[in-house]
Amino acid sequence: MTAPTAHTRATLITGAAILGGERRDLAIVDGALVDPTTIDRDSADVVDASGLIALPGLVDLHTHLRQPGGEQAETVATGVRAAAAGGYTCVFAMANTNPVADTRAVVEQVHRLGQEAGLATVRPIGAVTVGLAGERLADMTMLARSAARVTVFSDDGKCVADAELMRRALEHAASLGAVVAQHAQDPDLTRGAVMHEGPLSAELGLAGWPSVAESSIVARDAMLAELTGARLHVCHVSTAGTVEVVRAAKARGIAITAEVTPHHLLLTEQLVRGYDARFKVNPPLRTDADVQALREALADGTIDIVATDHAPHAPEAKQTAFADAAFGMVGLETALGAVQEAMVETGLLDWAGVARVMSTAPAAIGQEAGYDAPLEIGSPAHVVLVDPAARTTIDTGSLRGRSANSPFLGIELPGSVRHVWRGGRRTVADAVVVEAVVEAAVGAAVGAAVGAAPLEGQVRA
Ligand SMILES: NC(=O)N[C@@H](CC(=O)O)C(=O)O
Repeated sequence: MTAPTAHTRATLITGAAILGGERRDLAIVDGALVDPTTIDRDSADVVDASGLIALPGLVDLHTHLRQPGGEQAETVATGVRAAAAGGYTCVFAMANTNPVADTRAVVEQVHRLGQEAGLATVRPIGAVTVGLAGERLADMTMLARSAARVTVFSDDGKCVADAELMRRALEHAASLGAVVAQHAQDPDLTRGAVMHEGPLSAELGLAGWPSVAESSIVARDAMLAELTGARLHVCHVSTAGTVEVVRAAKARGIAITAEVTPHHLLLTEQLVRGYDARFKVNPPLRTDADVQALREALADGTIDIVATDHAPHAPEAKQTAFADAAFGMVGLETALGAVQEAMVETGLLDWAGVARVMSTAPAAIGQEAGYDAPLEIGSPAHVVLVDPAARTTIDTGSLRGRSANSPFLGIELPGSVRHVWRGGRRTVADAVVVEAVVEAAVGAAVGAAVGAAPLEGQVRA
């Protein structure tokens, strides 16, 4: 038995607009939010938050951390640094590592590396199929019961295309109380596809990716979720057609949730005109009409959450012909600014809505405890202070991860993450990541190589 330890020094945050609404103080003692009137101001660390908005710590249900096997692009340590800088206190790490997260050893390694890095909680996602090969189910029970406590299964990057296998995966997940997060892409409809299919793909001479390749899989999976009674989550919805399918499935009472990425809320296929591979992503950037439908769906709850699909790539994977380059964009540091631009400044969501789609709801889908009563007394102190009036031009210095394949380089986004606490521990102070391993030289070199481009395809309010 150890003797009870003394309370840690209290932190008092004064004058923040809580979730953008009323102004009141927040107090942190021993990792939890407490009643600020019980704090002795003279002995507390006081943070003046006037002009700032307090949000709960953000939760990303879809992050590629690349470790093991892709450490030249990102590691768990560099990825959680990017996460902290973006206001995230918890990230779910996708299973498409090398080796794949289909064994206890890999999910427990990723979980342990997250604990060591400390800047954000890392929750490993387990593979649905062995090696993401889409042939036989991974040992989902073992992954769920491991120390990593897997609650989300996904082959993201690959679709579980075989309907029978998807049915069994859903049944299995239901028995474990877990969710299957599907990368909805019919492989037969997208052979060789590198951008959205339409007049522009024809004009540019690039192989097109029809919208129906996504919506048809979501329709099938929704029916399978209804059959099995399982929970289905749809990764990175990118088309107006998929929004209609999700809306209809929800109206039928099917247990379906869906995510949208910040880049699909703000950017269109027009960016591909320059053949710059920074704008190559899976699913591809779509049309203006799709962007509008995605924004409306996020506002009305058809789409439940924003997830980054942070997909770091080393420069050589992107510095090649558009058709040959890797799919993916980094997104952890720019997600909140992109959502402010696409949703808040357009009047579609208020800050309480941002807290719901970027913290409370993703935590609920992934079963991460401690986010269900955001910023309320007694909750764990996961707190983000944002300056909504700031404007930041994104450059490689804005990116704290190892890779710089951001579509926003050279672009100004609103808002700035000023301070972050995770479980009461400061992870960002005055926009600087606390206790970060400094590898700025690596980030700068990568960014300079990737370069910046004007953003004609950005949808404005
Ligand atoms: N979203 C992406 O464009 N890329 C992802 C996986 C994927 O292809 O979905 C990646 O892991 O790089």
